Amino acid sequence: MPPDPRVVKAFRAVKELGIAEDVVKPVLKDLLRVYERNWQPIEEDNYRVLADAIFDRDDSRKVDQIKKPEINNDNNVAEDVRKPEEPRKPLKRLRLKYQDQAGSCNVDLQGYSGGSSSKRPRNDNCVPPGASDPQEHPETISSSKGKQHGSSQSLVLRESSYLKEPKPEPGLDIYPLKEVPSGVALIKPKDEPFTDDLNHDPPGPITVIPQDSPILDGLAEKSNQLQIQESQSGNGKSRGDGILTSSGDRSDHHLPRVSQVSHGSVDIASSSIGDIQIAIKCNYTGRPGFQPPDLTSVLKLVEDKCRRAHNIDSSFSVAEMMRDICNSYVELGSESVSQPQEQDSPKDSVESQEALPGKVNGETVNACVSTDLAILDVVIPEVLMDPLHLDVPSDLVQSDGIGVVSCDRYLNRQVQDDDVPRDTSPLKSPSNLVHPDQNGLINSLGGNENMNGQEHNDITSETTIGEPAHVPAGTAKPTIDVVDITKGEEMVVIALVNEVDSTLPPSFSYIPQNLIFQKAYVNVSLARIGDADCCPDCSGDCLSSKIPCACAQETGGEYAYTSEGLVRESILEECISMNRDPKKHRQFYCKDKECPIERSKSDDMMEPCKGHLVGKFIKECWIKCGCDRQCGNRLVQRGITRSLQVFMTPKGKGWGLRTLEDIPKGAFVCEYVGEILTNAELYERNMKSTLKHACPVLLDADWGSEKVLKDEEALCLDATTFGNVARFINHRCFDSNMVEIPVEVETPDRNYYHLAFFTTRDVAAMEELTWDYGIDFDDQEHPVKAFQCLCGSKFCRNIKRTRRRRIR
Ligand SMILES: C[S@@+](CC[C@H](N)C(=O)[O-])C[C@H]1O[C@@H](n2cnc3c(N)ncnc32)[C@H](O)[C@@H]1O
Repeated sequence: MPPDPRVVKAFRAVKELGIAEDVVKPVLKDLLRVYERNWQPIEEDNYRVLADAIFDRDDSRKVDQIKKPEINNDNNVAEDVRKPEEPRKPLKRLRLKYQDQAGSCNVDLQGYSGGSSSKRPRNDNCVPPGASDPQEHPETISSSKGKQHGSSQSLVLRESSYLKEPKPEPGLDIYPLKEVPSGVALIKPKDEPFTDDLNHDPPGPITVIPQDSPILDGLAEKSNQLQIQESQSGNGKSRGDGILTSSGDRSDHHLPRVSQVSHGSVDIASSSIGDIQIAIKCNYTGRPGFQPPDLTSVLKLVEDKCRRAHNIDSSFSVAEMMRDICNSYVELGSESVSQPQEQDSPKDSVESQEALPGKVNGETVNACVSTDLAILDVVIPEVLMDPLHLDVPSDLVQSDGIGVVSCDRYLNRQVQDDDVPRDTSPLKSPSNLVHPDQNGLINSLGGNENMNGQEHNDITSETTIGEPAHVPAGTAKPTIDVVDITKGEEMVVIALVNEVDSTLPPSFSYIPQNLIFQKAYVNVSLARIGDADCCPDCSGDCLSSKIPCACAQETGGEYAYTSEGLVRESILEECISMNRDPKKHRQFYCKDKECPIERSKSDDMMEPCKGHLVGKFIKECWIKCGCDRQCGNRLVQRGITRSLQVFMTPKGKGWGLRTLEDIPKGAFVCEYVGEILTNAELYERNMKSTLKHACPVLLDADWGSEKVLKDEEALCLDATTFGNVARFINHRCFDSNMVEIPVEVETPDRNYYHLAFFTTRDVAAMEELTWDYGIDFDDQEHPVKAFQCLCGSKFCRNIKRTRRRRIR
């Protein structure tokens, strides 16, 4: 008899995954039995069910192998441990549908081995005469605030440019974002080969993929799943304690899937016996300090965030929500039982359930529903993954997690005063959704806005917007609400709301860590970090050791952070003082014609350098250190943990960032993330574009210590096109509630560092977060035209200037 073509096809499909026929055969047989010879569920999704079942069998085999020594009591135990049965090569899981895109990412590192040297010939043509016209130039913020020196300013006003997307050239160091897996490194160092001598996690805030990295070997397949299952285990006891159990138990609970839906990072599947699996894909790529937290805390955090972000009633609980899913499942399932079943449907019939050992009937399912949510199972990740992110319902969510809040059931619509954000009613029409474009940019419908609040487009008159229930009749304001502008790139969800006008969100690509653009040279290599610069002999949490480790040398032999995760008072005060009274602090003066800031104003009529503050650095432990990921001296590299929100400010400053929780003084809020460019590149970019680059930040905090940097070496950050939430932080003169501190993480070369924002005082929930850009509004030669300051501070430098002018 010729072989059944369906069997042949099934064999062929899984063979591509390297699975041998003899492995497939018994599993396929089992499946056909379970599905009563119905091929459809087996063939669906490119034989996903089949592959899953094979993997599960493989998993349980491995568990058995691991358990073997425990049950073997004879004298050969030691021998058995030493020589375990050669385990079958772990099988790769099939990609989920939504992983295909990432998985197809074609990253070719071959072209990246060449390198540009840190020494590049100076291109004097890059700052042509005429570039000094302050009217046309955006300000450049000096991260070490050289601004307030004398009557001078550190702002560079230049004609701005806006490259929609950096154009890769041969040998360039940047990948278009859409081709790059989230949070994974874009850059290969140019001069030195990557030396992952410790085979640690991918480096932090700037990441590097070595050519032979397993990350490139089927990224999507290696995505890890954190699975939360509704319990129906024999003892009926739930595991509300959030204890993570090993993946070894998993196979007991895995059953062929009957139906499956995917909502972005959430994958829900049901089995033929009424088991529901909810898999939440947590991508924490690029978080070197990541350690799986306990799930009780995760659920609590989610609840807190949902309550705050969406004004959800305090009784909201994730467990309840899960139970609701389960109840609804049973409810719908029960309804369908009373209706005629489709002939070929693989739905659970009571008969088939009873026929299988361990299956439950309708009654048992109900009993299962009434048990508490149990967290049964977490698959320990292989590759670093990102934040736990519960998406909103699929009909209101875009493929990359941007959508409109629609958890009305949980909304507590209360009247609130003007300063407090209102609840976020859903937009009525799906056409009102804010659509991310194919590049992952958050593009508003027909609208576009840059960081400076320019080119805001209004929602068309056809747009119907739900009126928030709490707004008294006649005073309704439009509400625009993007669920998570980070698109799951951060550990926290950061919503964007506009309750002021109909301005749509700006167009930019969210990145959680800096990207290196073209020629900017950042030499990230573990080999460069010597033992003297790190603490290889440490273990656990450096902060708990009596003798401060080498990483604390930078801050005078004292750790920069306290055990509460705050910047030490003395360091904070010094940084605040440097900001507020720079004259009291050490400054570095570039030689004539060598100050990149002055040179970028004009090549001909160059002013003497106005000075650069010599920054106070914090040095964090890193992957070459012996301490663990949760070490207290690794704060900035762990990313944003605070509950934040982007909002439209009511008084003309455009979008701003505020906190949704009380934040104590000295707490890390976020890093200023953007593209790392050389000054020359920024200049070129500005020349080419008609749009304005808002506040590129010059990384000049260490200019004093070494040689003077040329334009082609001096680095800056531009968050206009690629950036994180910090691009929304508005300026406040003098008494801003955040201060920026340079933080060294992965490179000892302080030409590049992380610019981290810490609170200067206790900040209450709902306060806008601000920092002092260092703008000298009083500079008469190059008056800042970027904006008329509306900071409202009694120390506002812009107000003074206006008054003086009026007097004259
Ligand atoms: C880094 S962006 C901040 C986010 C910006 N508000 C937006 O809507 O995208 C800097 C720009 O915000 C505006 N801005 C920031 N601080 C301001 C202030 N104190 N007063 C007026 N405008 C301000 C200016 O247009 C400035 O160029």
